[in-house]
Amino acid sequence: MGKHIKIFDTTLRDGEQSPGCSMNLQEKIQMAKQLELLKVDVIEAGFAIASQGDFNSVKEIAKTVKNCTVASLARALPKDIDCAWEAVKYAKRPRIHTFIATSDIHMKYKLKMKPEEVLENAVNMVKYAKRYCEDIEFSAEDATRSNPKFLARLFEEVIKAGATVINIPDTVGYTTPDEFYDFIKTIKENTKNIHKAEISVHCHNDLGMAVANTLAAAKAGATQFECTINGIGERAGNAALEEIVMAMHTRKDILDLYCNVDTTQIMRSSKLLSTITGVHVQPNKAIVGNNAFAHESGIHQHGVLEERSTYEIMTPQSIGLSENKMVLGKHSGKHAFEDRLKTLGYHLSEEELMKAFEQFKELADKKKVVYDDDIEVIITRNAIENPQVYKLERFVINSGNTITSTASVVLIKDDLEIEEASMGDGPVDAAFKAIEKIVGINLTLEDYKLHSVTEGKDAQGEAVVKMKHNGKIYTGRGLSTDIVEASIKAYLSTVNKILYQTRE
Ligand SMILES: CC(=O)SCCNC(=O)CCNC(=O)[C@H](O)C(C)(C)COP(=O)(O)OP(=O)(O)OC[C@H]1O[C@@H](n2cnc3c(N)ncnc32)[C@H](O)[C@@H]1OP(=O)(O)O
Ligand SMILES: CC(C)C(=O)C(=O)O
Repeated sequence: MGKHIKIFDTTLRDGEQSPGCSMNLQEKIQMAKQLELLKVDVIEAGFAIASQGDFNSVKEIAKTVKNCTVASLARALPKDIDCAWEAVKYAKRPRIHTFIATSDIHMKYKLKMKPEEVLENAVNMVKYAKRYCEDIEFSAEDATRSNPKFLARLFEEVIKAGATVINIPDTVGYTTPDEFYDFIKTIKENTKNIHKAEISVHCHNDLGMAVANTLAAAKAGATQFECTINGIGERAGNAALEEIVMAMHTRKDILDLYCNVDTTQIMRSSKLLSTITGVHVQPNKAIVGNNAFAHESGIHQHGVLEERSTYEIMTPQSIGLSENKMVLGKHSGKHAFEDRLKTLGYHLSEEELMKAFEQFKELADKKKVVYDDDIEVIITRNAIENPQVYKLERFVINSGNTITSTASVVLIKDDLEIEEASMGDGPVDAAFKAIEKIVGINLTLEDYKLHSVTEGKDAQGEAVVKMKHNGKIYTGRGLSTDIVEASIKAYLSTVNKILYQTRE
C-alpha cells in the first residue's frame, strides 16, 4: 500500500492569492464542497484576518464542510490567531495555521526582527493558538532559504509549544528535488522531537519544480503535501494537486505513496475552479489540460486505437473524463479518419474512404483542426453523387397548436409520383411517418438536430438526422430556408444513403 500522504488543499487561500483568482463567498463554498467530494484531508479556507469577506468564507466553510479539517492562515500575531479561531471554531476538525518567516533575508528586511526574536515569537504564538485549538500547524516561511540549524532549533521549540504539523515551505520556488530531499533530511535529523509532529511541505512553482520537489520531500519523511487545484497560487503558482495525486497513482511502483483523494473528481474540480475564476488552464497542462488526453498525430492515433496504453499512461476515466480525444488535423492518418467516420455513422467502401481521406488531408492543410462538421460536409458532398432513389416532389403540412399535425408528401421514384399522408406528433414527425410509408424501410430515429448555417432572417436551416437501420447508424442532412423541408430532405438523404450503401 505504501506510505499515506495527507493532501492539504490551499486553493482557497494561496490559490486565491493568484492574480485574477479572487472568489466570493458563494464561490468559495461551492469550491469547498467540491474539495470535500475530492476527499482532500485539509481545506485551507482562507486567511481570516485578510478581510471581512475572507473571514465570512472561512466561517461558512467551517460550518459547511464535515469530512475535512478546515484551516485558516494567521500571521504570528495574537489578533490574527484570534480572528482565525473565531472563523474555524465551527469546524468539526478546526486547525489554526500560523507562520513566520525564518530566512535571513525575510527576517532582516521584511520583519526587521533578529532570529531570536522570531524564534520567541513563533513559540509564543503557537502556545497562544494552542489555547484555542488542538491542531496547530506552524510554517517557517521561506524555509528553503533559511539556516537549517536555526530552523531545526525553532521547529523543536514550536513542537514543544504544541505544534502538531511542521510545514517546510519553498516559498519562492527556489529549491530542487535533490536539495529539498537533503534539506528535509537534515531538519529531521536535527529536530529531536520531530516524531511528535507531522512534516508538511508547501512548494511554489517559480522554476517549474513544485511537484517534483513535493514528491522528493516524501522520500525524506514528509507526510503532508500542500497544493492547489490547477496549480494556482502566488506568482507561478503552487504544486498542482492533480499532478501530485496522479503521479502517486500512476507511479505507485516507484513512489510507494497513497492518499485518500478520489481521482475521478479531479476533472470536475479543475473545471469548477476555471469556471469560477474565469482563469483557464493551458491546453497542454498535465492531467487537466484540454490536450492531456488528446491525440492528433497519425502514428499515435493508430497506436491508441489498437491499444490505449501505447500512448496513455493513465486512463481518462481515472480523472473523471469520459474518454480520450482524437483530434483530426494534418498530422492524422487513415486509421483515425476511418474510426471517426464510423463514429459519425458512415460506412464507406475502400474506394470512397480513400477519396474522402484525400479531401480531408487537403482541408487539414488549410485548417488547424478538422471538426466532425467538416468531415460530414466532405462525406455529404460525395454522397450527393450517390444516385437519389427517392426525390422530394412536394409536401403539404397542416399544423397548429389546437390540431393534430398531418402531412401529405409526394416523392418521385423512377419518374413515378408516390403520395402518402400521415398524422404525427408535430409537423416533422407527421412528414417522417408519411415518408416511411412510401419507402417501406424500417428506421429508428436516434438523433435529430436543427441549426442555422447562415445568418439573418433568411438563414438556411440545416437538419441533421441519425437513423438506425439493421444495427448501423446512418446520418443524413438537409438544407432549406423552411425547417420542415430541411427535415424531410435530411430524412430522405438518409434513406437514399441506406439504399445506396446496402445495394446488391
Ligand atoms: C508566503 C505567503 O503566502 S504568506 C500569506 C500572504 N497572503 C497575504 O498577504 C494575503 C492577505 N493579506 C492581507 O490582507 C494583508 O497583508 C494583512 C491584512 C494580512 C496585513 O495587512 P497590513 O496590516 O496592511 O500590512 P501589510 O500587508 O502592508 O504588511 C504586512 C505586515 O505584517 C507583518 N508580517 C508579515 N508576516 C508576518 C508574520 N508571519 N507574522 C507577523 N507579522 C508578519 C509585516 O512585517 C508587516 O508588518 P508592519 O505592518 O508592522 O510593517
Ligand atoms: C504561509 C506559507 C505556508 C506560504 O504560503 C508560503 O510560504 O508560501
